[in-house]
Amino acid sequence: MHVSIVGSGYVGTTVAACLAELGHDVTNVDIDEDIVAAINDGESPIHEPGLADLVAEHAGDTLRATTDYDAVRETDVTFLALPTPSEDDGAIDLAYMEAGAASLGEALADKDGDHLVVVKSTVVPGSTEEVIAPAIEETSGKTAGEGFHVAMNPEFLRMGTAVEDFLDPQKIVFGAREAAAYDTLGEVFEPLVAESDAAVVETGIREAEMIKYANNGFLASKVSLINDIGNICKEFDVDAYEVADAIALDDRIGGKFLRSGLGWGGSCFPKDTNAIIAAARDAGYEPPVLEAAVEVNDLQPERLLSLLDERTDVAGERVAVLGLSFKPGTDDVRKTRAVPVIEGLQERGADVVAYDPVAAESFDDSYPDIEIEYADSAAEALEGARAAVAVTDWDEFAALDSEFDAMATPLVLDGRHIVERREGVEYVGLTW
Ligand SMILES: NC(=O)c1ccc[n+]([C@@H]2O[C@H](COP(=O)([O-])OP(=O)(O)OC[C@H]3O[C@@H](n4cnc5c(N)ncnc54)[C@H](O)[C@@H]3O)[C@@H](O)[C@H]2O)c1
Ligand SMILES: O=c1ccn([C@@H]2O[C@H](COP(=O)(O)OP(=O)(O)O[C@H]3O[C@H](CO)[C@@H](O)[C@H](O)[C@H]3O)[C@@H](O)[C@H]2O)c(=O)[nH]1
Repeated sequence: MHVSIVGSGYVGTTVAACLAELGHDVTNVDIDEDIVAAINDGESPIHEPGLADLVAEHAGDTLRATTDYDAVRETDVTFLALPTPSEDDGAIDLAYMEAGAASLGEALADKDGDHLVVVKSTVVPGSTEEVIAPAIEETSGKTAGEGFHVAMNPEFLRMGTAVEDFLDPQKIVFGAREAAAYDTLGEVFEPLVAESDAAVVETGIREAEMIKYANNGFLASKVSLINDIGNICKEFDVDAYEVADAIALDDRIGGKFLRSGLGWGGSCFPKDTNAIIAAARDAGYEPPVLEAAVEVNDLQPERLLSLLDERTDVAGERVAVLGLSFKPGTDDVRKTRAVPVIEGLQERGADVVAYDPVAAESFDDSYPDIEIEYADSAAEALEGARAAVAVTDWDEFAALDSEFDAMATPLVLDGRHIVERREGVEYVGLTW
């Protein structure tokens, strides 16, 4: 099939390269000329394991990119993979979706025959039919359900394992109104369904939109619940990880997403929980559990720092921060817990020196107002430090050993259950 994908960021590039791998002919449309040039040169504009190889293999053949929306006319189906950021109050900002939909509508005005527009971005219930479809109608002069059709297909891939997650999903959700839309989506994903154990869920458009928020809201709340329980554990000198291992044996609970600590960051959980809370509020319902999930998450960095306060005063002291990315395996620093931890340390007067295997540059670019020293290795960060705070669970922090000998005082505050305890080091876990 001929598929176009509007937006070529984390999701758009991954989906495009994977659909090309599955045998489709794919065109990426993005307003960023550098991204378009990179793809056409066979290079991935983002760092994701396995993605560079796929782009290199298919670019110039069944994968191409352009800034020209007219290219969508040559395709049967268009996925919208545009950003859906937050407004100041946490509500979803649909401006990118509306702009993309308007440009798409202009291009579709001159298309004969049917076209399916699939919303891939995470949008609150009602957005596809009440905001995006009307924006396409306005510039195309066509009517949704006649000149073009809309559908919703949420994406569940994780950063750092995006290609693997896309090519081996547990479920694929098709939200649509007409049989023809399910059929077209079925055709796009047919090679994937044939090769994987994925369940296909055929549902309505608003249900598909909500399934994405339910998925992320559930997972974020699961982490906040284990953090809440973990905070209680700490008060009673109980190891939350031993407790988690035991409750995980109940398959109604399951063992995943039970790692307590500094909580969740990244480009999705914070944005999506706040967006669905704001949408619910707007509709007249205050969701207490999701609100509490955010509240617990916001508390964790300060709880870690209060454990530090109980042991030492860091004013004027060098403190090592281990890890800057929001999770291991990525240089993404959006909503990373490193920010509140570093700000809290600086409020206490500490001189922060940070080390991350890959994210130092992106942290420095993303947070120009945060002035810290960057070290080239964990050993360099630890040298002469009064305390160390582990923020990201990078594997290499588990291997640290004699590096702690160079600290001024060997005190380690672990926010991720990653540093190994060793003799001679005072070790403090956040929930264990
Ligand atoms: N990143 C993830 O792990 C992930 C996973 C699942 C779902 N999502 C959702 O997918 C959506 C996209 O997220 P992302 O992380 O890929 O975003 P991103 O910021 O990485 O990429 C968005 C791309 O859209 C382009 N763009 C902006 N305006 C445009 C326009 N008018 N026309 C064409 N291109 C335009 C930008 O140049 C950029 O390349 C969001 O709704 C997000 O919540 C993200
Ligand atoms: O037991 C756990 C598991 C995760 N986290 C934290 O939770 C955050 C999110 O982790 P993860 O879900 O692995 O990363 P994302 O790439 O943000 O992926 C989430 O967000 C994406 C965008 O919506 C969805 O597509 C994915 O399904 C969903 O897992 C990170 O800060 C983790 O450190 C914990 O603290 N404890």
